[in-house]
Amino acid sequence: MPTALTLPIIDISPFLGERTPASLLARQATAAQVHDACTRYGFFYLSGIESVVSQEEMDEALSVAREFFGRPEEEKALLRIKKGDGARGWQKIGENVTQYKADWHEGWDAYKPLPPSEEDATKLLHGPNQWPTHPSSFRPVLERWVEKMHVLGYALTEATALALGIDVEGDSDEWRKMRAWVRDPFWVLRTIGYPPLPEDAEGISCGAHKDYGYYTLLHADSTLGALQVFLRDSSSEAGGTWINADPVPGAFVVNIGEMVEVLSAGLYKATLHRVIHKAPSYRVSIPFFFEPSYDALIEPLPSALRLRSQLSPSSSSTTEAPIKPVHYGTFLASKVAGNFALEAEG
Ligand SMILES: O=C(O)CCC(=O)C(=O)O
Ligand SMILES: [Fe+2]
Repeated sequence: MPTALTLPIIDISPFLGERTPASLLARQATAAQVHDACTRYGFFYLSGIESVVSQEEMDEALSVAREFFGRPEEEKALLRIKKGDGARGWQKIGENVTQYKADWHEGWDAYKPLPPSEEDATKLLHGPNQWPTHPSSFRPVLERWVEKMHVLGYALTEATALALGIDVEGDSDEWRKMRAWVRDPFWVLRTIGYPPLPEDAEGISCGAHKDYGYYTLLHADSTLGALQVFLRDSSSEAGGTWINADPVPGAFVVNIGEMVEVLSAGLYKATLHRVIHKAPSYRVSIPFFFEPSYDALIEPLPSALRLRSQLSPSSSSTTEAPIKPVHYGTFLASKVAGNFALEAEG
């Protein structure tokens, strides 16, 4: 089947409402779409979310983030990540790096609180978040956002299980295992501010990368032509092509991270994406990363291995290296450690 040049839109509402026999059919239909989108693109638009997050709340989240980025540099600098655990807080333009090149954006990041480390007070990812006090609504609005994104994260976890053919209605071992992996889900909330990319910038607005965990739920302003997704196509010389993932009103852009790739035995692909924002506006986006529990040991699920061998018998041949279990927290810390260049002045 030819691959379309826009991402599919998937209505998640059957996983958010009442459980009836009719809604089971609807959930199965949604799960089939999730399977298709994750196999082909690793990306889709998530619609049917208005029972969880209203348009007003979406606007408000972008507006507090935009207001924060408009605050004086000295004020934002009080929250710099090097004053904390090296990851939580504000990063000025150029402090985020992707493949050794500075990204042209500023950001403010929060992570699920982890207890401070007893051996190392500055241990990466351990310690408190550095919340801005201006605007005063920043913290309550985004804390509420974090709660709401969890509801969608759990719904996506169930949809993924069903997509893999796992029995989520009964009490199957695999569904129990998947639930255990998100018993205490880790999360990352980013707010990102993108000024227009200068012609002579060395890097781009956000360099090409894959996300690390389960699902990224991206809410961005209405800027067009900024976020791009790499569509794999083995018949093309470049291995694929970049397409725009422009915002769709009332929907999020969702992509899967590397832990879903692992649990799905590589059937579902974490996909490269990047941001090139050249328009004259100041773009704001809020990606929320719904992740497995910090200590989860993620491994390919038997249903996924079975499905993979049914779909492409050659990939289960003995020549392909098996996917090893991954300790999510260790994997995350190694990735985050390479994300920042803190030598920058200021
Ligand atoms: O700002 C965006 O549209 C995407 C940002 C992103 O990919 C990320 O923070 O991982
Ligand atoms: Fe990303």
